[in-house]
Amino acid sequence: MAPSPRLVKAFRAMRDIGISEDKTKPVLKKLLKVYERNWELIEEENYRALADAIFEEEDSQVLKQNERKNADDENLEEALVQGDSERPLKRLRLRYQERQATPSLSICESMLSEALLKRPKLEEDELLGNSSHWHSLDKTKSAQHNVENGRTETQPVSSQSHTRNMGKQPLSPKPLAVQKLSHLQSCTLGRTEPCATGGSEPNSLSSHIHAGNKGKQPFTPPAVHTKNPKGMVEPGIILLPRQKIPSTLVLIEPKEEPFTDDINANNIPQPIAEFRPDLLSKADYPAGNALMRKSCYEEPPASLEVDTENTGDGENRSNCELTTIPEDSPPSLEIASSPLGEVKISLSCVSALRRPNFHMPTLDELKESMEEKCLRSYKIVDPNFSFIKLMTDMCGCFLDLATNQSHESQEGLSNTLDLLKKSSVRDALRADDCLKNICKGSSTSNGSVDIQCPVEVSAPYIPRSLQFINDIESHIRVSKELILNGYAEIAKGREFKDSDSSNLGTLVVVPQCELTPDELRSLHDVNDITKGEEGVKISWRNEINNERPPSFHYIPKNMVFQNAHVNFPLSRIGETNCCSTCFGDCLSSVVPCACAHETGREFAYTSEGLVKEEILNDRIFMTREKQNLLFCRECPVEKSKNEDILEACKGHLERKIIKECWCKCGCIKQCGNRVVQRGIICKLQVFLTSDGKGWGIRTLEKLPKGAFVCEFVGEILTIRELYERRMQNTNSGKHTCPVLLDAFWVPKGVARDEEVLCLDASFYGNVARFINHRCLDANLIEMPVEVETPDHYYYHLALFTTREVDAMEELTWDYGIDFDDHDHPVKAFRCQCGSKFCRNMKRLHRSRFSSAR
Ligand SMILES: C[S@@+](CC[C@H](N)C(=O)[O-])C[C@H]1O[C@@H](n2cnc3c(N)ncnc32)[C@H](O)[C@@H]1O
Repeated sequence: MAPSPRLVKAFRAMRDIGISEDKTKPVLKKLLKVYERNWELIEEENYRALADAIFEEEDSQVLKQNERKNADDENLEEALVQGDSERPLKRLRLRYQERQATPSLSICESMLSEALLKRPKLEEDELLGNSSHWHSLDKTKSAQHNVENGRTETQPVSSQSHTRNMGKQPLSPKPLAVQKLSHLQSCTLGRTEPCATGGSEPNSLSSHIHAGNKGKQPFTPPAVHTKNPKGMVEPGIILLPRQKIPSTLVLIEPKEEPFTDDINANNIPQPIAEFRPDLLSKADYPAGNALMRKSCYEEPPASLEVDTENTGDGENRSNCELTTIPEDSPPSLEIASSPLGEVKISLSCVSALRRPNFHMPTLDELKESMEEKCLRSYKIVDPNFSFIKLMTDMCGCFLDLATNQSHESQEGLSNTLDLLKKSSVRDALRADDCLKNICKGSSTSNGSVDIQCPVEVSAPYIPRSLQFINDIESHIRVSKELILNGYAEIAKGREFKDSDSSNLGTLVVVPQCELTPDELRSLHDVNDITKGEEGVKISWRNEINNERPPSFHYIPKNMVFQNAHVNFPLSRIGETNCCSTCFGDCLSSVVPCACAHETGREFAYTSEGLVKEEILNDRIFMTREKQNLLFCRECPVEKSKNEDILEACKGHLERKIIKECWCKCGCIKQCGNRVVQRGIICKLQVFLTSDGKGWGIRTLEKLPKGAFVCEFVGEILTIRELYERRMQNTNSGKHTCPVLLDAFWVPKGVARDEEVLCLDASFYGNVARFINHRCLDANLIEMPVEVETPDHYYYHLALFTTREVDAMEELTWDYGIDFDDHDHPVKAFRCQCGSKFCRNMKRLHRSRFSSAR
C-alpha cells in the first residue's frame, strides 16, 4: 500500500531540515496518537510540532544517558567518601539539584503532555526568558523548565539572577529543545549567539543573550545539528541551518547594555525579541515590555558574520550581521514597549538594501505613499487621515492589549469601532501632542524606519462614556454624509469647527459597500487630485476646516460634450500648418519652421520652455490695458441668449495665438516648440483659501516668469449648450465657470453654431478649475495655443506666469469678468481678490460715491 501523502510530506519536511526518516517515524507515531490523528496540528507551521518533538526526543535520550552516567559517578564517589559526616548531605543536595534541572522523562510525558500541547506558552516563555535585560524584569513571564513530580513544568524564574549572571557563568537552566530552537531562530533572523562553554552540561545551558565569543571571528555556518560526540553543542559554535527550516522561529535578540532599569539611557524602548505574529495567537502576545517582530523569512541567510566585542569584564558579546540576505525577505515589523508605556515601532526591509536602485525614502515619502495606499486600498477618505496617527493608534492599541485594557473588545466591526473610539479618547486626552511632536519618525541608512510614539500607559484609562460613543458615532455619520453629499455644506457649522473634534475619529474608515461607484470615483485622493491622469501628482490640503474639494471628474484634456465640432483630420493640416520636414528639436534649427509663422516667424518659447519675455509682455499689456477690444456684428454670446432683440456685442479681447508643433510635424515630442501639449510639469497644490474665495491653487516651487503652469481643461460646449446648461444649473442653484474660446470670433465673422465654443470645467475639468480670479495684476495669463487644428475656433487655453512666483504663492488669473454684466456666462461674484486694482471694489466705491451725492 502506498504511504499516505501526508506521511510522505511529513518525512520530506523533516528530511529538509536534516532529520532522517528513522528518527521521524517513531516520534510521528506518538504524536499522531497524542493528537488523535489530527494531522492539521502536526502540519501546522511547517511541521513545527513534529520537529520539536524529534528534537526533544533526542534530548531526552541524551539526558537519560547523562543521568545514568551521573548515577554511576555518584555511586563511585559515595564509595570513596564513606565515613565523612558532611559529604552525604552535600551529595544529597547535589543530587536533588540535578534532578531538579534534569528532565528525565519519556517523550510522551515530558514533551507531548506539556510542551507541545502548550506550544504558545512555550513560545512566550522562550521569548521572555531569553530577551534583553530590559525585558527580563518581567519576572512573571520569564521561565525555565523544571522537572517536578515527574512532569515538565514551566515556572517563573527570577529575572534578576538571570541578568546579574550576565556572561559570567552559565545562566538559568534551559531545556535543550529550547536552546536548539533558539539557534534556529537566531540564525534565521541573522542574529546568532555562540553557545557558552557551560553549554556542555545539560542543566546549565548558556543564555543566548549573554554568552559570548571573544574577538572578531569570521563565521562559518555549520550544519543544523552540529554537536560534539556527546551530543552537546560545542562551545563557541553557532548553529546555523543551511537547509530550509521550520518557519516557526523566534529571535531572542541580545541586549548589550548592563542591567540598570527597564529603560535605556534615553528612555527609548529597545527591541527585545521578535516573532512571527502568525505563529502566536493574539492571546499569546507577550504583554508589557515585549517586542514583536513580524518576520516572514522562509529561508535563513546563507552566511553570517560574527562580530564580537569584549566588554572588559570577562564577558563576551556577539553581534552577528547579515552578509547574505535572502532575495525577497519581506519587511519585518517590531513593536517594543517599556513598562512605562513607551512604544516603539520599527520597520525593517532588509532585502531592499540589495537592490541596485535602492534609495532611502524619507519618512514623508513613506507617509504620503501609505496615505495614498490607505485611500486606494482601504478607502480611508478622511482628509485628516494620517499614517503617523495610525502608527500612534497602533502603539496605543498595543499598550491597551498589553495592559488588558481592551479585553472586552468585541468581534468584527465593533472591534474596529472600539479601536477608533479608544484612539480618539486618547487623542482627546493628549491633545495634539502625539500627532505633532512626540510621534517622531526617522529612516535610517540601514533600510529601516523607526516611529516612536510614546503612549503613556500610566495615563488613566477613561471608560467609554455614552456621551463619547455618541460623539464618535455622530462624527462617523457626519463623515459619511460629507462623502455622500458633496462634503462642503454639511461640514460647515458642525462639530468639525471645534478644534477638539478634529481629534475625534480622525480616522474614518468608510466601507466600500456604502459608497456607489460614482461616489467613489468623485472622491479626491489627498495626494493626487488628478488620479494619475497627469505626469505629476497634485495634492490637496485643507488647513482651515474639514471640507473637501468639490466633486468633479478629473480630465487632463478637453473633451467634447456633444455638439461641438472639434475633430482633427490629418488631411486638413496643410504643409503651411506644420513642419513635416523638420527633424529633432525645431528650436535648434537656424531658420524657424512653419509652426513659428503665427508668432512672427519666431518661436514663442525659449529653450528653457518659457514664453519669450517680449511675447509675454506684449500679451500682458494687451490684456491689462484691454487694448484691442474687438466687437462682432452678431455676437454669438448675445445670439445664444435666444432673446427677441439681439443685443450689441460687448467686445472680445484680441489675443494672439501660439502655434506648437504636433504629430504631423517631423520633429520629436521633446521639441522645444511643444510645451503645452506635454502637460503640467510644475508642482501644484489645491488648497482652501483663507480669504473666502473657496479652493485655489498654489505652487509648491518657485516659478520663473513665462513658465507654463497648466491648461484650462473642461468639456467643450457650443455656446448654445452652455446657455442651456446654465439655465438648468441656475434652477438647481449651481454655477458654471466657463471660458469662451472667443479669440477669433470676430475675424472669422459669424461661425456656425457648433463652432462657437467654450470650455466648462464644472463637471469635467483639470486642476485649472480651482484657479481663482484676481483683477488685473494676477500672476497668470491665459494664451491661446494651437496644437492640432489650424481652425482657430478651437484652441487650447494655456496659463503662463506673468512674473516670478514664489513657492506657496496662490496662482491667480484675471477672468476678464465685468462685475456689472450680470448676463455674462461667468456668473459675477463678490470679488475678494485683494488687488488694489480690484474692479469689483472700484465698482462698489463708485456706487457708494454716486449714492452719497
Ligand atoms: C473657477 S472657480 C475657482 C475655484 C473655486 N474657488 C472653488 O472653490 O471651486 C470660480 C469661482 O471661485 C470663486 N472665486 C474665484 N475668484 C474669486 C475672488 N477673487 N473672490 C471671490 N470668489 C472668487 C467664485 O465663486 C467663482 O465663481
